[in-house]
Amino acid sequence: MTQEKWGLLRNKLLKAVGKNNYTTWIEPLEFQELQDGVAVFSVPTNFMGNYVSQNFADLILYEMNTAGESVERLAFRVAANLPARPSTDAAPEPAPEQSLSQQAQVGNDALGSLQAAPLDSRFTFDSFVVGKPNELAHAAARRVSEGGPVTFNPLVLYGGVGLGKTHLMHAIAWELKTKCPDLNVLYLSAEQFMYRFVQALRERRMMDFKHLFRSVDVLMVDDVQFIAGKDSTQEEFFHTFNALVDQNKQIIISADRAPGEIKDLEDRVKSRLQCGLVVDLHPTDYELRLGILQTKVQQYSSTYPDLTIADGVLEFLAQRISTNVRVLEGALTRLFAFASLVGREIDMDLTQDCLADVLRASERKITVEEIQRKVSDYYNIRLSDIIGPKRLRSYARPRQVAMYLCKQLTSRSLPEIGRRFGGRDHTTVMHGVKRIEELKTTDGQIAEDVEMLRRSLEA
Ligand SMILES: Nc1ncnc2c1ncn2[C@@H]1O[C@H](COP(=O)(O)OP(=O)(O)OP(=O)(O)O)[C@@H](O)[C@H]1O
Repeated sequence: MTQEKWGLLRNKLLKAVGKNNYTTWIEPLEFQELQDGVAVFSVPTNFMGNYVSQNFADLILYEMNTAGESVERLAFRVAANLPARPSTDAAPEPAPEQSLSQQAQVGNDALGSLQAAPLDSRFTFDSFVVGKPNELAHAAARRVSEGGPVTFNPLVLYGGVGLGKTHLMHAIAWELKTKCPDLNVLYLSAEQFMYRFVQALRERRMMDFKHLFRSVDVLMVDDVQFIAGKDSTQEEFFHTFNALVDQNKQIIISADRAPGEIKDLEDRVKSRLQCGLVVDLHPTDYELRLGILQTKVQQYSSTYPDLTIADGVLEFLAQRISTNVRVLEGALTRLFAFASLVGREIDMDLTQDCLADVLRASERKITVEEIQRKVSDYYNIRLSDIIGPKRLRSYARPRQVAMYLCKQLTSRSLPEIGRRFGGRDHTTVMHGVKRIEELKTTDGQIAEDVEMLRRSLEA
């Protein structure tokens, strides 16, 4: 493929993804070569390569193949000399929304490289589908996005992979920008916080760094678990956090688990995070997944106006793909791209053909042995103690948790489960399952243990 052809394709991509996404994600890509079905691009950062790969790869592949190229996959190489942001002399102009990151560079020209991460224009409250599993997180995010007096500080959103934490954080930032354009909102990932801290140390510009982070009105740090175990970064984060809270500035944090559960996160950081409102995004249920699919289909209808989707397909996908929303979205994107390539309606046959690998992966069965192993690791006891005869409470409770999870997550009958727990009777299993069901409503720790284990088994 020639550079010229890539230039033409970029125009198509501009139409498909919109100006903001184009300027932020597509324009900085430099096409290098197409060899053996792999199209190679240079990107300024790994982050950008990963982002494009997760969010736009299907679309780029589709456009390339439609243009007559034979491309199976994309590869991204980091080129050190590329600008992290698109150059200004290439059309189109950055959309005004992108200036949110510039607002974050509060009066510190010398720290031009310390920008906020770009926000995804698709991640708004309008496009966020609310259901039982995420209604509390959504309500809290809405409240913070009103920009009124700070009522809970920090707001911590936590939950498993791909459940919408980043989406909600971006939505808050967009909303604040509209409602309170004078606020300095700084959104970045914990990884970026660390790199900026290291950069400031290296360049002996800690004062600049401190000034930058202490003069924002709203600090949003995504995936805070990343700084766990990184002592100096945690320390700086701790001081930044305190300085902002003292000034009554809003802090919003996301993490992949409850702050108390983040291994190697200092206790003082954990306790600061627990001071505000900590809300959980629960794994999606069928209704929420279906709602998300329906919303996405509506969004796609402008890009693919001629495509139709047969009855039952969305219900089938919502039923079958329960891992995370990112996988669900990816499946739908792929379906649309594929259907448009072959010019067919999206029906069950096409869905099964096109998504065979995703559907196979989602069929992964959780085994009794896997549960026993996870539970023994979690409670730090030996596998043989879970299965064996000892009746000590420190073994009996984890054993009951394991039995409960076997009942919930596998299709094994009670007698079968009993057999795999050292030949116990099915009534023992039934008692264990009932006991955990009761404790889940009265003992917060057990409820959390079960939830954590379930998540890690389903991940
Ligand atoms: N309730 C929802 N409504 C609409 N889209 C959603 C919802 N939840 C998640 N998504 C979509 O799923 C994708 C993954 O969401 P997001 O990146 O926010 O997940 P995350 O929780 O931050 O995951 P990670 O832990 O991997 O960072 C995004 O494209 C997001 O728009």
